[in-house]
Amino acid sequence: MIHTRELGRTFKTKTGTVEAVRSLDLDIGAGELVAFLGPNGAGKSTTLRMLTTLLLPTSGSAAVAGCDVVADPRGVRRRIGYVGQGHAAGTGQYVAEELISQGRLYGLSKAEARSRAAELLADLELEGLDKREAGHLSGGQQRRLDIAMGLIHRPELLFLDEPSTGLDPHSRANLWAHIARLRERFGTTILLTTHYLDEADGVAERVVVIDHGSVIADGTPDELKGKVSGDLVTLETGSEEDARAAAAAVEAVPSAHSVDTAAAAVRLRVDRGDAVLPEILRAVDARGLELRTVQVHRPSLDDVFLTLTGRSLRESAE
Ligand SMILES: Nc1ncnc2c1ncn2[C@@H]1O[C@H](COP(=O)(O)OP(=O)(O)OP(=O)(O)O)[C@@H](O)[C@H]1O
Repeated sequence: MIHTRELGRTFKTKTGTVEAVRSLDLDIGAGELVAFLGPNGAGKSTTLRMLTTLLLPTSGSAAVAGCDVVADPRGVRRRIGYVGQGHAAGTGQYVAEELISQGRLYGLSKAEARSRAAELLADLELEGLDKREAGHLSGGQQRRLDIAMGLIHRPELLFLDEPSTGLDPHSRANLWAHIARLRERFGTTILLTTHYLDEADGVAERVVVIDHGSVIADGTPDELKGKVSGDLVTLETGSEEDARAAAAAVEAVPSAHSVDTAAAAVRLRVDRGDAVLPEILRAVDARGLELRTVQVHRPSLDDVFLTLTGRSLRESAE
């Protein structure tokens, strides 16, 4: 659905040339839901703008929904939906009218636009609001209307740029539930950007991390987390002496590494905490030691970013 080869974009500025996107190779198949992550200035928006034909590449090539972005931008536009960071809707029209006009703009007949608008209003739980002015909706409702606008012409591929920014946690969760449901119903391929790592982790099957204009990691959230030096296991014993004895017992478990103690606790890393935990507990138990608590901390996507770049995505994001 998306294939880029050595895609690049430079900008000439007064102080020199900025390489916003460099040699980007990206392949996204039909039906995938991919989160595009990276700190400010990483090149996410520039990539999205090239893929949606809003900006011409300065090098390389990109095919989107089977059409070349340079040779056939109209073909690309007909097949994609794009929901940008600003509100697409809100020109003083009623919600339903706004959707119908958008459908007409994409060449749907009046009847088609009406029935598609009704379908989307129901899908996005906006049906009671069809006679409300689009500008008078709440932030979450407005965002759902933006998404409906992006889907009016049944695109095969939907681009969502920071869809949940500015929404409260409840509206964010609600929006993601809607996106997931739409995708299930229509099989739409979705490429989204977000600053919220926990959301990318929960929603996307695949995460592409970009930094300085290039892809630095690509995989399922679990695969990416597997690149970090493993899960952190913390065992709390009753005393410092017990902690030292437990640490000695744990050292003997082949897959445990980076074992150390802090007061009455033992900390260690293992590749798969859930799989190795029984063995660790047996080793401690064999020494007659009692544990008060056991915790397994799976690395977060932010730990992945920190490991890959030495910077926290969370810190550089806002
Ligand atoms: N029109 C432009 N002129 C000059 N430089 C630009 C222009 N657009 C983007 N850039 C630069 O290109 C780089 C990539 O910007 P881009 O907006 O793609 O990043 P981003 O990952 O989307 O960031 P954000 O998370 O802040 O939206 C940045 O260094 C930015 O300053």
